[in-house]
Amino acid sequence: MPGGSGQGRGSDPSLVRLLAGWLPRQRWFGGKGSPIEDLSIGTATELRTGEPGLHHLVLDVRQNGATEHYQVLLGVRRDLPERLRPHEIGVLAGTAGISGHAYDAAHDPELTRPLLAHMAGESVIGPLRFRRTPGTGIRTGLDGTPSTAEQSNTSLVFGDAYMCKLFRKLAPGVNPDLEVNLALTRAGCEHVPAVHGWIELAPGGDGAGGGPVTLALLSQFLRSATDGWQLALTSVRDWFAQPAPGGAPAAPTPDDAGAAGGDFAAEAGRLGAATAQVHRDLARAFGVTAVPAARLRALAAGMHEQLDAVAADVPQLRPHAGAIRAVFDEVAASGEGLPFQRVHGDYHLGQVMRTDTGWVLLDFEGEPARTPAERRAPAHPLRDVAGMLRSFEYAARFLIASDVSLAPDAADVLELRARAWARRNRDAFCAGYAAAGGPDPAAHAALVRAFELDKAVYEIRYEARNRPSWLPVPLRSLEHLAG
Ligand SMILES: Nc1ncnc2c1ncn2[C@@H]1O[C@H](COP(=O)(O)OP(=O)(O)O)[C@@H](O)[C@H]1O
Ligand SMILES: O=P(O)(O)O[C@H]1O[C@H](CO)[C@@H](O[C@H]2O[C@H](CO)[C@@H](O)[C@H](O)[C@H]2O)[C@H](O)[C@H]1O
Repeated sequence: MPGGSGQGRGSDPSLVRLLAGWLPRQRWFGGKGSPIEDLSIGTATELRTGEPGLHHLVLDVRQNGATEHYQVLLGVRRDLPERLRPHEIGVLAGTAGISGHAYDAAHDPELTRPLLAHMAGESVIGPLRFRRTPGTGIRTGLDGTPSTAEQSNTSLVFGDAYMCKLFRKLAPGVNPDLEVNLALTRAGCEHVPAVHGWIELAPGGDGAGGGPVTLALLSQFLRSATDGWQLALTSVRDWFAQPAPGGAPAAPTPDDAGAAGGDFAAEAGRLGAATAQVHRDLARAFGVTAVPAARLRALAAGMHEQLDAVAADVPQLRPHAGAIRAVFDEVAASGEGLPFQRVHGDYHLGQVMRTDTGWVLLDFEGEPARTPAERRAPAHPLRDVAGMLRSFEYAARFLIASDVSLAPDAADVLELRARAWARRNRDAFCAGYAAAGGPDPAAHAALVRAFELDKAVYEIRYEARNRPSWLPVPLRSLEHLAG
């Protein structure tokens, strides 16, 4: 994506230096753990002159010999109000025409408002194209404020109408989140938020040929919805707070977990059904291919490769590596022609929201650490099922792992409760999925287990790099998953 359509900021060494210091501290920066070898400004587009000024930047960041691209909205003000101080990048002395306090403009409603107006008016500014979904209107004049949700990008909430996701790490071509959401919106799928518009970098504007690069996605804001992670945690809290049933055996059963007030199983079943319906619509929109045995061997080889890499970095994974490898080998040997199709790719409870009418699936971008080709590649739909099963395991154990004051024997008692909760909700999800026409997870147990372990390995690296205090969550569940 490098090259410059920019307007003269690319050579500003002080801006580059400030950005190189600021970038690694951002939650959404994907290259944590490796030093930045080089940073330059690929494109710079002035979106607003005057006070405050707004510049759209695409940064070319080289790490480990490879270049990645990140999007930054750069605000510039002579005086920085207190509320914007936490988002300051640094002070510029005007070497390339910018002087004042530079900051992350995603946090400044005065500078996010124009984005909506540009999409409504389908503006073209330098290499930036603002697009509106044909046949839809966009309300303007709303301020965008960053969502507080835990996420890999930055989403701006405009009133109670829209959510605009600014993709931080950019990949060539159309972003899968836009591609899939548009296809599902057009197919009339009721389990995704409607797409209202998007922003893209024109082909050639990035000097790299190919199609336009998606920069942002504007969707319907699900205002009364709650995300699946919060709902599941509420249920786990409720179950953990129940006194042990009189004369209960040491290990509570999934039915005991169901008797607690906040049982989640009915919702888990509905979520399974919604997942199967989305898989059906994805298959219709993008097609299905029966993959040859060689593709399964390649799949297993990829799982081994990730395991090797993560075990090298995280020693706590190593004792489980042998058992995990045996499960991956089973997949490699299974040799049948399985139907592969477009899937979600990074499916978990934080990617689904319960509205008043049902479950909605979000974020079809795939796993942030995968290459664009991997994210788009057809996969078996049970990979998503396994992702959600992992998420039930996460929700079940999150409270235990996050309570540092918990005595080890109390943690062991809660671990038994966590298992019962996870089992109950896993079963309900799988039953809902199969009843709605998805491939029955019980009939593909080895494949589901391999996908789950592969996801757990991915999570161990993800947590080690991004949220080290969460690392015990996937490690703890691995202890019984790896067997
Ligand atoms: N259309 C929407 N309406 C309301 N909340 C949303 C919407 N899309 C996403 N969210 C919230 O934002 C969170 C992060 O969104 P997501 O698309 O997963 O971002 P990222 O890819 O950056 O992680 C979700 O978990 C959800 O809580
Ligand atoms: O939602 P993202 O696309 O940013 O996905 C990444 O971050 C997720 C965490 O925010 C991470 O999910 C892991 O933690 C969840 C709880 O926060 C849990 O429900 C998931 O099961 C677990 O994988 C996801 O793996 C990562 O790609």
